[in-house]
Amino acid sequence: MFRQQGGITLKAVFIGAGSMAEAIIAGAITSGALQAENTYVTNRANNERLKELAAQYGIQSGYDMESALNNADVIVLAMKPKDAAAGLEAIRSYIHNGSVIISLLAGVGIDFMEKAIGKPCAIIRSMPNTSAAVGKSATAIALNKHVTAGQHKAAIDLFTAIGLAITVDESQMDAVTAVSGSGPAYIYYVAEAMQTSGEELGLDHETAKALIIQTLLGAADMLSESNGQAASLRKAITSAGGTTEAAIRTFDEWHVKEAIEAGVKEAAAQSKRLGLSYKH
Ligand SMILES: NC(=O)C1=CN([C@@H]2O[C@H](COP(=O)(O)OP(=O)(O)OC[C@H]3O[C@@H](n4cnc5c(N)ncnc54)[C@H](OP(=O)(O)O)[C@@H]3O)[C@@H](O)[C@H]2O)C=CC1
Ligand SMILES: O=C(O)[C@@H]1CCC=N1
Repeated sequence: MFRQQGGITLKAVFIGAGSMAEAIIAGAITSGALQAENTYVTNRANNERLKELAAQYGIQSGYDMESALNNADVIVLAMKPKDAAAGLEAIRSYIHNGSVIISLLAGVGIDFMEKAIGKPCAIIRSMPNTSAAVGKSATAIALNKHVTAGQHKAAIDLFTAIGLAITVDESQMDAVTAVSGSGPAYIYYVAEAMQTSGEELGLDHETAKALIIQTLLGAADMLSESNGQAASLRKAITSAGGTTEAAIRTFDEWHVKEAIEAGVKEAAAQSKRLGLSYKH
């Protein structure tokens, strides 16, 4: 029986103790989505890392899979996709009627996981991003048909603890991976180019960096407050005959917008190709 929140505690086990697992553990313990005494973490061999997480968050850690996984409500797969088969094999005998697997594995389809478990089982596939480390992930989740309303809510609570959580159909996961999974890297790419040009124009490194960080933060807040009106926000900065117009005209001459659109679509195509390697 799946134990709901509201005074009753979920037992959650993280299989994998890397940066993504830590971001979710940190957010979920702080928000109360998970309780430290009922949260377990394990990994393949790095016991020092487990001790570090146990000390930092007050959670349970170790290699006794029996006591960790027995009666677990939520099992989070947080290893790299190449280790998916080993991770699924390690948990399969502990899956019971009330448990839900929440996978963070990029590109690993629900179908692959269902076949590896080999019996009806609730599975939620997610795509968070690295901004989870600062509580600002944009996460999409997709559910299989066995996920109950309570398990769906528990997953939304878990991912809301590290940012925004949206439910999509699994067929949209390649698009999500291309837009928000890889998305932070696109913004860093723009930041790198602004940093280089700022320095070439004579700003010192620290001054350029501080101005760029604040510019990105401010633009993100403006976008959020205007409900995503990027085009009109841009128009409001672009005076006729002014500096922004000169920059945008140059970007257009270099087909920057088309290049970004092509890059995002290629990321989705690569996500699809990678997913094919996780077919049974
Ligand atoms: N980084 C990103 O932008 C995003 C990442 N993700 C996904 O998040 C997942 C985790 O990524 P990340 O935190 O960066 O990974 P890390 O490489 O930092 O951590 C992987 C962890 O998995 C453990 N592990 C490997 N195999 C097993 C196993 N068979 N049983 C138990 N534990 C195992 C490793 O243990 P040990 O150290 O002992 O080997 C390690 O603790 C990945 O699947 C990735 O696709 C999703 C969205 C975005
Ligand atoms: O680059 C990648 O393949 C992964 C998926 C999303 C972010 N990083």
